[in-house]
Amino acid sequence: MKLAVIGTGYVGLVSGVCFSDLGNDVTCVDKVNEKITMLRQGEVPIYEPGLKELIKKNTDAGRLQFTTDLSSAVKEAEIIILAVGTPSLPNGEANLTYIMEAAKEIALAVDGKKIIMTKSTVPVGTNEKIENLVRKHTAHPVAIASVPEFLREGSAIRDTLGPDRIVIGTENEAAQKKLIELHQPLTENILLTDVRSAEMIKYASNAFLATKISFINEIANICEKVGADVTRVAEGMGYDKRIGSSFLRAGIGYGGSCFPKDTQALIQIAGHVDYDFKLLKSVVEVNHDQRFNVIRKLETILGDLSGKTIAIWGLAFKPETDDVRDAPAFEIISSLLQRGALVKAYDPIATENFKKNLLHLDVTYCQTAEEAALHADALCVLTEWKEFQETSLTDIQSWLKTPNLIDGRNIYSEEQLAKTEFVYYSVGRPNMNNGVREQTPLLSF
Ligand SMILES: NC(=O)c1ccc[n+]([C@@H]2O[C@H](COP(=O)([O-])OP(=O)(O)OC[C@H]3O[C@@H](n4cnc5c(N)ncnc54)[C@H](O)[C@@H]3O)[C@@H](O)[C@H]2O)c1
Ligand SMILES: O=c1ccn([C@@H]2O[C@H](COP(=O)(O)OP(=O)(O)O[C@H]3O[C@H](CO)[C@@H](O)[C@H](O)[C@H]3O)[C@@H](O)[C@H]2O)c(=O)[nH]1
Repeated sequence: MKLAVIGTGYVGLVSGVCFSDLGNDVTCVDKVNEKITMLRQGEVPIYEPGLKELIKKNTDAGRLQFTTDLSSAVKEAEIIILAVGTPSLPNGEANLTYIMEAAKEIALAVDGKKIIMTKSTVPVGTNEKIENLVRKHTAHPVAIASVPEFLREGSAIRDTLGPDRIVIGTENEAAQKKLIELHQPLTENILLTDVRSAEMIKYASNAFLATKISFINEIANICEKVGADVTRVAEGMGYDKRIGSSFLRAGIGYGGSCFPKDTQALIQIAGHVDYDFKLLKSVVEVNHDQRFNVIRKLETILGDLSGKTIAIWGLAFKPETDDVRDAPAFEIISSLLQRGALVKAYDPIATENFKKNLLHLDVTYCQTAEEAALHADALCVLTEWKEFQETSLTDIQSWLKTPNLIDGRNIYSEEQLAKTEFVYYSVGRPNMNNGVREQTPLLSF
């Protein structure tokens, strides 16, 4: 099939490349010239394991092109995939400017029968708005479908080529048939539904996953007070098939380009129809507060943080990505600086992206993990990069001025700590001091 993909962010680029890998003829479009120039030269604007190689394979095979010329790409395609951004407005609502602009450009370019398949995450009712807008600008038969994307950054290719399910929301039977044909090589688990339900499935899925994370983070906070271990609690819960073991890793809260924005957007969607989504509001509040536990723990160990040197390992919102959108590291570092601490930070690949967003703040960015930790009063691990897990605790202890370690992602085990002198605070697990578990007093009730 001939496809045009509008937008070469994570979703557009990865879906375009994967669809071409399945034998389709794909043209990826972006309005940013530099991105297209990079892609044509074989460079990838995002860090995603395996993507560069897959782009090369498919461009070499002549199935994958990159252009800024939306009009020509649309004219040649049977299916147009809308994958532009839908960032948050200041009030939390999704900003639909890019979607609507792209839809209008597509409508002005169509010269025959087309399907517009929206992969961007859009509020319920948006695809109908897209349809109305398209109808205003063209008389050609254009079918609209909502086919939300569920890929995760860092494992985007695997998620796209082996999805748990594909959701196709359209009222147009011919378009439905064509989209089933397009997606069938990926999975047999294809849910056919109406447009509004498809749009809602995406928000409900992200909101539910965010809820699981905030839930386990609150359980972790209670575990710290009662002397239980949240990793064992999550393991015990996860064996129950009704609960499942995924998304029960306690930490410093979720970040990234999706959960923070989509939870806020769903609260707004509900608000527009006079529904107060109390549960999701609490999920967001719990998530925001969770990151500051790192500061509270540092203050418990060091007291006043003014003049103290704090090493930060990890700036990306999760490992295997250089994406720093809504990364908890921003607020943690800002808060440390406000308290007068000196911050030395290291991330294997996200430093440049982070710097661009925190230009005005006085952070020392380091080239290695060791350089960041050297002579610091404490080390905070904010992203669970493999590199950090593989660094010996003995080495870390020798680098630090004082062996204080806040593990925001629970990457070190009690066995590893047993042979060290760390004062070690993690999330929802007993503190360690000089290789020994700190005892929680008998509970009074
Ligand atoms: N990032 C993810 O992991 C992920 C996963 C699932 C769903 N989503 C959703 O998918 C959508 C895209 O997300 P993203 O992270 O890939 O976005 P992004 O903002 O990183 O990239 C969007 C791209 O679209 C381009 N663009 C905007 N308007 C255009 C136009 N008129 N013509 C051509 N190009 C245009 C921009 O230049 C940009 O390169 C969002 O709605 C997001 O919520 C994202
Ligand atoms: O048990 C867990 C799992 C995740 N996280 C955090 O949650 C955030 C999001 O992680 P993840 O879901 O792996 O990454 P994303 O790439 O943001 O993917 C989410 O957002 C995408 C955009 O909508 C969806 O397509 C995906 O299905 C959905 O998982 C990160 O900060 C993680 O550190 C936790 O704290 N604990």
